[in-house]
Amino acid sequence: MMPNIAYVIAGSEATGGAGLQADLRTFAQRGVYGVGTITCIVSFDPKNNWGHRFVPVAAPVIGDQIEAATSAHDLDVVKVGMLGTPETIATVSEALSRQAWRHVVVDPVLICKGQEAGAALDTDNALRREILPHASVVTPNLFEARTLAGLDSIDDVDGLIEAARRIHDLGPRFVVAKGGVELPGDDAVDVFYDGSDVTVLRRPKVGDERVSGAGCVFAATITAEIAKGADVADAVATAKEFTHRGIEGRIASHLPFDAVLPA
Ligand SMILES: Nc1ncnc2c1ncn2[C@@H]1O[C@H](COP(=O)(O)OP(=O)(O)O)[C@@H](O)[C@H]1O
Ligand SMILES: Cc1ncc(COP(=O)(O)O)c(C=O)c1O
Repeated sequence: MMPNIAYVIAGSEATGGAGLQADLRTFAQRGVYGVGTITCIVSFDPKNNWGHRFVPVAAPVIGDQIEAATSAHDLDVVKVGMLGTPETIATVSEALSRQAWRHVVVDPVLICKGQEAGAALDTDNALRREILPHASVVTPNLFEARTLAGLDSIDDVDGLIEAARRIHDLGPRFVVAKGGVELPGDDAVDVFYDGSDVTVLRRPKVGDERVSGAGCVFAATITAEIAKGADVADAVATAKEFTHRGIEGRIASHLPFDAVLPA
C-alpha cells in the first residue's frame, strides 16, 4: 500500500528542535512519509550566547532538491518553512508554480535573528509578494501576523481576528493567526479564519516562555493531517492539541530555551 506523503521545504536547525528536523519528526509521528528539501542551515553558536548563524543553500542546489523530490513522488501537499533570502524565495516560488498543489501550507518565518534588519525587510517583502500567493493555508505567529497585516499592534483576540481577515485578503484561503505566549492572557489563543467563519482555539499557556519548534510542529501537523485527507479545520484543531502536548512534554538541553517534543 502507498503511504500518505507530505513534503516540506524548510531550513535545517542544527540542534534539532525546530526547522526541517522538527517537521520530519512530526510527519513521522502523524504517520505520513516525509520528504524534505533544505533551504538554509541555522547553527546556534554556543560561544556567542547561542546567537543564530545562518547560511543559505545555493539556489541551484535548492532547485535540484525540489526536482529530485517532485520527480520521484506524486506530491500534492507541501509545507513551506524558513526560506531566509530573496533569492531562495524566488527559487521556491518558481518551483511551486511548476505543478498544481492540493494545499500549500506556509509558515511565514520572517526573521532569523542572525540577519540584519535591512536584509530581513527585503525577505519579508519577497515572502509577501512571491510566496503568499501560492499559500492555501498560512500560519503567522503574533509578530508575523502584525507584520503581514500591517497593524501597529495586536493586543487581544479581536486584534488577532482583524489580522487574520487582512491576511486572508492577501490571498491564502485559510489563515491561522497564532497568539501563542505573546498575546496577554492565561490561554494560548489562535484564530482560524476560512473567509467566512472565525474559530477561536484556546488551550492554557504552559509557562510564559516561547518554546522552540512550536510553530514548526504546528504547521507540520496541519500539513500531515491534510496529506492524510483531513479537511483544513480538523487539521488545525488536531495541530493545536498535538502541539500543546509537545509543549507540555518539552525537551530541555544546554540551550537557554526548551524545544517542543511532539509525541
Ligand atoms: N507556552 C505555550 N503554551 C501553550 N501553547 C503554546 C505556547 N507557546 C505556543 N503555543 C501554541 O503553539 C502553537 C505554535 O506556537 P507559536 O509560538 O505561535 O509559533 P511560532 O513558533 O511560530 O512563534 C500555537 O498554537 C500557540 O498558541
Ligand atoms: C531553520 C528554522 N526554521 C524555523 C524556525 C522557527 O522555529 P519556531 O517553530 O520556533 O518558530 C527556526 C528557529 O530557530 C529555524 O532555525
